[in-house]
Amino acid sequence: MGNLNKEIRDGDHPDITEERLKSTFDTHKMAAQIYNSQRAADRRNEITSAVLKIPELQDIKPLPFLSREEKVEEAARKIGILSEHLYDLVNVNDGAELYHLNNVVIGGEGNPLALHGVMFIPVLQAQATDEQKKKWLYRAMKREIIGTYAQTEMGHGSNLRKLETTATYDKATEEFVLNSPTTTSMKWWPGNLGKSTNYAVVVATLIINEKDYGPHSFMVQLRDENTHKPLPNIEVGDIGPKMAYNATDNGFLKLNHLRIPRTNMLMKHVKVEKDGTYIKPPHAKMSYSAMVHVRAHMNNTMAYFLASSLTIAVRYSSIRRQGHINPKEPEVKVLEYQTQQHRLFPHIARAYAFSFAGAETVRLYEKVKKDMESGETELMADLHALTSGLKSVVTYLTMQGIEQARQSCGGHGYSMASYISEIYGIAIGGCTYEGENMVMLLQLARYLMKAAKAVKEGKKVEGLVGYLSAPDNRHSLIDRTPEKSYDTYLKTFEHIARQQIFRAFDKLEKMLTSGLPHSEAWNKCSVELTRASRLHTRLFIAQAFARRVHDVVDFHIKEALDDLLHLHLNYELLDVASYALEDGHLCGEQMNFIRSELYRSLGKIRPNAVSYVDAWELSDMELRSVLGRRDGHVYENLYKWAQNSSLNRTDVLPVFEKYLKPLMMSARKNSKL
Ligand SMILES: CC/C=C\C/C=C\C/C=C\C/C=C\CCC(=O)SCCNC(=O)CCNC(=O)[C@H](O)C(C)(C)COP(=O)(O)OP(=O)(O)OC[C@H]1O[C@@H](n2cnc3c(N)ncnc32)[C@H](O)[C@@H]1OP(=O)(O)O
Ligand SMILES: Cc1cc2nc3c(=O)[nH]c(=O)nc-3n(C[C@H](O)[C@H](O)[C@H](O)COP(=O)(O)OP(=O)(O)OC[C@H]3O[C@@H](n4cnc5c(N)ncnc54)[C@H](O)[C@@H]3O)c2cc1C
Repeated sequence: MGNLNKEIRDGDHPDITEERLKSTFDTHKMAAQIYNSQRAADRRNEITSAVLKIPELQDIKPLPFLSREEKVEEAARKIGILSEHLYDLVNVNDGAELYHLNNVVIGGEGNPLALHGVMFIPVLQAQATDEQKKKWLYRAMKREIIGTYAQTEMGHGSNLRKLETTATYDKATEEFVLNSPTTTSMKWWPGNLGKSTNYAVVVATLIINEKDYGPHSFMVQLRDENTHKPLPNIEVGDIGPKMAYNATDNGFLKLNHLRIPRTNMLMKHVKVEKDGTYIKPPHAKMSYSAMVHVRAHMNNTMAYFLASSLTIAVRYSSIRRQGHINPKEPEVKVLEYQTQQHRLFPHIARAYAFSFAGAETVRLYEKVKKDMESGETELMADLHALTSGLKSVVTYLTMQGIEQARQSCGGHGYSMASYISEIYGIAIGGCTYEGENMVMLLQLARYLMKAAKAVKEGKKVEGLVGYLSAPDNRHSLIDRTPEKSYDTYLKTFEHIARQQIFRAFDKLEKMLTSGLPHSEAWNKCSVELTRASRLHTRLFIAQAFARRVHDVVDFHIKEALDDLLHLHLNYELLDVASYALEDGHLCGEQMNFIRSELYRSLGKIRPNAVSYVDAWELSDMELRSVLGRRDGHVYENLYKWAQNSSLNRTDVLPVFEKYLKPLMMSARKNSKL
């Protein structure tokens, strides 16, 4: 049967092997839960093993030692080699396999095809007519052309209806004239726009006969397909270095009265006829589909980033010994400290929770995508609400978790050798891209306020907001019933979300009744509204976690997930408990119970801590972290890693002769005077 933890190897650091031997569950079976099937988990490992056999796909040196230009070049080099091996390595129609291949070979800092796969192809799939697909999509899939999604401008990202780039229809020539009239109208941010792509789907405000029809999508060729030089009337370039994600050339684009054929507007759902007649889409927001696509997948990306940093931190905490719990005994692994466990374990639970919530979201997304093909749009609002809330909450909590992972590694966490700071920099971009978090929480709030209104009017609401119509207990039953089901916790989360939703609703109604215009009242209630959105979303995450645990059949996996869920529910509830204390739903005694359950949970998780992170099956190649090495041999490798520093190429740097020597000489001379 072998070891339950599949990462055990001879020669590993004994402290980490000791942890793995304690595992109560099979880590590869757990991987099947995380990646949604045993087959998917197997395929990840097969892909990793195959990649390890191709020497040209290995990093030329640790990425933190590369300059920005070298990072861009290295990612492009690997993309080139990957395309030779692609069909042998993965099923190219499987997004999860492609994503994994990218993470192993290239990592999270980006590559020339990042936006091509994440948005350019999806937008063509969803919004191009069959004829347009023949012209661009199939070429894009074969990588004959490389594209991006150019929507955000220097002056506007959140408020799409105020994009300044115009696409004015010229009936006489049957062309659109694309123009960036001001500096602020320049496209600014699109990934890979700077240097890599030769096509873009440009989102511009459609104008026909001087009437503004709002944002629409247009295919624009940016560069010559052979020379890669920008085409006439196009100015394009890189926007410069960012906090992280620097292998990607996020770019700017200025269009100077560029003419494109009428048929370059993506017209699957919406049309502009030759004579300028506008035919509206079945749903006004169908053109936002590429954004919804990314938002729907972001939970899993964030879960991955969070799990990566926790794998690093937990493994390191199992070999790092410092201080004593019992002064008579040797120094302990820092993982023994309750503070360290409290700092890390709840985030492990969140990574699992985000992955499970992510799987449910992707399922809904796939359904809505299929519906949209046939013009069916009923579930679009539900999906928009769900993805808006999740995108905001999950990215924010991921940011918190990664930072805790970094701090938990002490000084070495701050070194790029941990790689956590790079993961952090990449992940927090998610708080901003694909809809700034506050803006998206307010989108969900619109949906919640509609539901609250319906309930107040005596109507029954269902689905994601069904709990607003369900009976509520005045007092939480946590610690009040002999039965120890998670239902009592979930009901308490429901109560908290419901109370806050109605609190925000009542406040808004009061202001509206007092005569305040809707937009002003909305702004004055917006902090309360975002709170309602967060609580609703955190309820969904907890429910998704509980649903998954409920469905698991394998006894040991179920038990291990059950422990994580128990930790999650107690930790999350403590985090939002003030809402339930305010109206007496929870009392002080119950708070003590929840706290003691949390501490008990930490102890229960402790023996499996390394196995919970190992179950993500993140190879050394993809983690790129000295602290997170699978074998636990951190210290000797930290020293080796530092040898890569270009500052170590010579014992004496030229700056010594140039600046430091004169400085010291002059100081010595002065002290002799
Ligand atoms: C797959 C891999 C995943 C991750 C990859 C990992 C790493 C990637 C690294 C890099 C980044 C990758 C991608 C980033 C790319 C980008 O950032 S692209 C740019 C993204 N930009 C935005 O997200 C802009 C945010 N703004 C908006 O989306 C809109 O402006 C808005 C929704 C905030 C508002 O739109 P409006 O048209 O003004 O609408 P409104 O008046 O506010 O609302 C009117 C009604 O419409 C409903 N609605 C809005 N959007 C949708 C939608 N998508 N679907 C359904 N319904 C929608 C809204 O709810 C309103 O309904 P009411 O009933 O309340 O009236
Ligand atoms: C790494 C990265 C990659 C990106 N990739 C792409 C890409 O490929 N293609 C692309 O088109 N774009 C891309 N973007 C741009 C990104 O989508 C936008 O930056 C994002 O949507 C936020 O818009 P903004 O910059 O206009 O923020 P702003 O709206 O200016 O936000 C500034 C502040 O104003 C607040 N605010 C704004 N509006 C409201 C409101 N209505 N109510 C309350 N508060 C509000 C926000 O909450 C925030 O605090 C990328 C950005 C990043 C960081």
